[in-house]
This record gives sequence, structure tokens and C-alpha cells, in this order.
Amino acid sequence: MKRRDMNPRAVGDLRKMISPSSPRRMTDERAGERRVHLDYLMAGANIIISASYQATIQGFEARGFSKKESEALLLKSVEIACEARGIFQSSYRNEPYTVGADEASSRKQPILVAASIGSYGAFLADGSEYSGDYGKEVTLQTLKDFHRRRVQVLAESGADLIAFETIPNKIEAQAYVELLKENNIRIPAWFSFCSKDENVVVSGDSVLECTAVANACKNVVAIGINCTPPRYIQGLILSIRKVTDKPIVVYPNSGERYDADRKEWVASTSISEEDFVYYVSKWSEAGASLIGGCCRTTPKTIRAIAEALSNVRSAPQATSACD
Ligand code: MET
Ligand SMILES: [Zn+2]
Repeated sequence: MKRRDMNPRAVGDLRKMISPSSPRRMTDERAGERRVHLDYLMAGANIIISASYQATIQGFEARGFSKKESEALLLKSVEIACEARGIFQSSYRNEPYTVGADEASSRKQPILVAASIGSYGAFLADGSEYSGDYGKEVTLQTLKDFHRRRVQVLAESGADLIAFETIPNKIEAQAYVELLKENNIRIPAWFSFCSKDENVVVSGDSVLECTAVANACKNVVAIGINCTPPRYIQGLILSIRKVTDKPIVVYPNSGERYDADRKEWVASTSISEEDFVYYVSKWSEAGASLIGGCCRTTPKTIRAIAEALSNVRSAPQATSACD
């Protein structure tokens, strides 16, 4: 994981796959999801994230699936990402999708598939992954019980790592750490928090304390921030670096705000793609090794990030945080 490179986002989730489907429609949906992963690979991504962020066994069961079917759907999200990687490696790898002079060497890095695990708030789908406020009745034990089986299933899915994403508070990070340990999970993981400024995650818990929780876990190979406005990222990287020597992963959103009542993104605070990319060299200099885009970014963003990183790499004065 000691690399400075591009990190894609996964688009969509398995809700698309649980609508009443004919076999033909399921096939189309599978192909569609694979296509999205391929678009990110062709844009220069080195890591693709499975579309399992909001897919949970409890959610599938509520829609009438058996436990076994629900677990199979989780596995399928990773299978599709692996399929896309296979197709890319066998068919497209030498395509002229060049994103910069250094593209050839960046492509020598392996392509990784990360299995996404979203927070409890993502399952509630009430916007609480952006507040971190689950109420008093939700304890460490509640969170462990909620996440346990999905962690076990995705740990055995064939993914290269688990991406614990958009973690909104310290207690959920603690729950993941305990689950990884108690279940003797071997697969590496990254922990990525969601922040509301340069010092705290969205719940108000300190970024330093959240990082310390993640840092103490031996499975954790990278720690960082996702789905957070780009303007806070540089400060957050510097804070995280005070606590850990592990690689830092950042994949901000477009700067827009999610309105949980209207269930839509509010554009007023968004930044342009050029501005997003302007930040990339700053994040790299501040110490981020894995850089990508989260909600409301696109393969175009990833392509621009890849280009910006290849310029950072080839600039004589550039210092690499991780090379
Ligand atoms: N990987 C997830 C996705 O793109 C992250 C969502 S952050 C709310 O859906
Ligand atoms: Zn996001």
C-alpha cells in the first residue's frame, strides 16, 4: 500500500440489483455495474471499491431475501469488481488512455479491489452517516452486532482489502477494530472517516482520537478521510499524520452538501473539477499516498487526479511522502 496513486470511488449500490428482476435484467445490471468499474480503471484508477457500501444483510432481509441470498449478494458486489479488473487487465491495459508521462510506470502497480463497508448510518439511510448521531440506545455492542456478519462475509470475498468508509464517530471505529480482532480477520483494511472541519469527524469526535483508534489495529494499512469537502482535507492530513505513520488515504466529495430530508445533494457549496484537482498536489505534499474522489465525483475527476499526480511525480522538486 505504500504508493501514491489514484483511488476510485464505487458508484451506485446493490439496491439496483434487488428490484424485481428478470434473469435478463439481472444480467444487464451486472454488466452495467462492471462497466462503471471499468470506466474508473480506464480513467487511471488503481483501486476499485465494490458497490456494497449501503448493502447490508439486514437491509436485504427486510426486502425479503434469505440470509444466504443476502450474503451471496454481498459477495456478488466483489465478484463484479474482480470481473472488471480481469477484463481491464486482459483487454484494455495497453489502450491509449494515457493520463501522463508517468502512466506506464504507474500501471505497473497492481490493481486492487476493496470491499466497501458503510457505516450504520448508511444502512439507516437517514443522513446520520453525516452526523454520527445514532442516539443513546446505539452502543458499541449494537454496532458490533450490526456489522459482524458482513465483515466476516466480505473478509472471505476474495477482495484485497476492506474499505471501512465514511466512519462518522469514534465508537464505530472501535466496533470495527474489535470485530477484526475477535473474529481473527486477516484481510487488510483502511479506515476512512467523514469530517466536518479540519479537526473533528462529523459527530464532533476528535480526528486525532479517531486516528489513534484505527492506528492501534494491526489490520489497518491506511487511515484517512472520505466524503468530506476538499477544503478541509489538507488540514486533516496534517492532523492524521501527527498520530500515525501508516499511509494516508483521502477521497473527498465534490464539496456539495447532502440534504437528508430531501435525499439529494445541494450544489451551492460545490467546487469545480479544476479546483478539486488544484488541491491534489497539496494533499500529496501534506502526506497523502492514496487520492481519489467520493460522492459527486466522476471518472473525469479520477482522470484529472491521475494526471495531476503524474505531474507531481515527474516534477524535479517534488518530494514524495511514500516513495
Ligand atoms: N464508496 C461509497 C460510494 O461511492 C462511498 C459513499 S460515501 C457516502 O457509494
Ligand atoms: Zn461519498
